[in-house]
Amino acid sequence: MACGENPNILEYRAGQAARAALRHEPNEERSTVDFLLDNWVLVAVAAGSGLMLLWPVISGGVAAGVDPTQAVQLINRDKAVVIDVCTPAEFAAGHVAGARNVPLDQLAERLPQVVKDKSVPVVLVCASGVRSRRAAALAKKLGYERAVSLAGGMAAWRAASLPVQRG
Ligand SMILES: O=S(=O)([O-])[S-]
Repeated sequence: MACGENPNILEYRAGQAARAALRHEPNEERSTVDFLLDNWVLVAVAAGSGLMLLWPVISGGVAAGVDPTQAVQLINRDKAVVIDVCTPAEFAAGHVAGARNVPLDQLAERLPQVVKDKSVPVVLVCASGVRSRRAAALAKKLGYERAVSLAGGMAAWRAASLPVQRG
């Protein structure tokens, strides 16, 4: 640190901080910016974590999930169509009564054939809610604005003691 007769502002501030540290005084000049610069790794990790948590909301890529009670309301009140995106074998083992089976890998191609009116609410269902979230996001991209995923899938549906149809 050069301390000539005319130190520049950085040298002046550095000198102030050093003198404050030697005197064990709180450094009045240390600002939030200094803290952020000194701890940039922590700040980056915190910002990254926050962004990852908010990403689904920011990107709009993940459709909202509904619980079984909300799904029943959509089905009964708003005449929602239930699309089960499981494999045919999973579907045969048990599905929401009245659901149509469109496996996830066929959804983009078949959903417009199965649900022609894109304004109708569509409840997407799978075994435990992972595929149905992806399916709901895809359905939204296809123009089904009211597509939702059944959070927790058939597991949540069964846990709520709601009727399961086989075959
Ligand atoms: O059905 S699942 O994709 O949630 S395992």
